[in-house]
Amino acid sequence: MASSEEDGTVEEKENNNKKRTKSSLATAWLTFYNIAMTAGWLVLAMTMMRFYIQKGTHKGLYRSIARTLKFFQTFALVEVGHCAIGIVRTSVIVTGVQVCSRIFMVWFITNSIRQIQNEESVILFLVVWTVTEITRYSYYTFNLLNHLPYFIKWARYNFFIILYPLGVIGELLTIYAALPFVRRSGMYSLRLPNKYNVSFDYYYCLIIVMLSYIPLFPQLYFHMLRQRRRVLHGEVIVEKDD
Ligand SMILES: CCCCCCCCCCCCC/C=C/C(=O)SCCNC(=O)CCNC(=O)[C@H](O)C(C)(C)COP(=O)(O)OP(=O)(O)OC[C@H]1O[C@@H](n2cnc3c(N)ncnc32)[C@H](O)[C@@H]1OP(=O)(O)O
Repeated sequence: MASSEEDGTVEEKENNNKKRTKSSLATAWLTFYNIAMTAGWLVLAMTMMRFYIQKGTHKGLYRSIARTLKFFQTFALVEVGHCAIGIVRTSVIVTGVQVCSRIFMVWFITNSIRQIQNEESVILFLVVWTVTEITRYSYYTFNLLNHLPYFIKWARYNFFIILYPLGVIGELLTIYAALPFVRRSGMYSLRLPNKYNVSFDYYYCLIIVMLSYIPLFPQLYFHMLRQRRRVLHGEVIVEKDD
């Protein structure tokens, strides 16, 4: 009896040690990740400002930041992994939709269609994303370091009220601007007859993507409003599991 109690205690201690190691490893990784992402988006902000001050136009701005943007936005895919392995308390689905829609915008729209890179709508979503990400990653960093200034917390859970809809407007206008080029070029499309006997029309795919904002965006927005009530007003919110 005594020995099994001792075994239990040893096992519990081992489990606690494992959890502590895992959580301090996770905290170290998240701190590194968030600092790197804050720095990346700060570099993007500074490059955009310098470009605009020097050239006095937004034309060519996308090309000047394309590489850095592609790198940091694509790297954000690891956030879906963070949720999946449970080191952050966030839904895989919510994070997945957010990250994938951004990657889609970067790689399959803006990067693929040169003719739309100078559209004002591209600058709109780039500026909105940049402000959002600098605020979001610095919030996570300071939070992990237990030194969170109130104005960063406030900014994280208030800026999105305006920035989220603005970002969506920028993205939708950009996809809309891309439609004629996609239709004319037939890019990423597969016409019949072909050896696989399948057809795919990227033009209609983009229309479906635009329509999918109607059910998906409100869910992301209301998720953030719930987070805001929880963090700023201390409300206890019961979220549904994935
Ligand atoms: C294949 C094609 C698909 C196309 C589909 C198209 C449809 C698209 C529809 C909608 C598209 C929207 C497009 C939007 C674009 C924009 O971004 S516009 C700019 C404005 N945007 C925003 O303000 C949104 C910002 N986005 C987010 O904040 C996230 O992506 C989120 C997933 C919505 C955030 O949710 P969540 O993580 O749940 O909120 P938090 O409160 O921040 O975090 C919860 C807890 O998790 C901890 N945490 C999360 N990440 C980290 C981290 N990296 N490091 C450390 N900790 C982290 C956080 O601290 C919280 O912890 P607790 O406080 O302990 O709970």
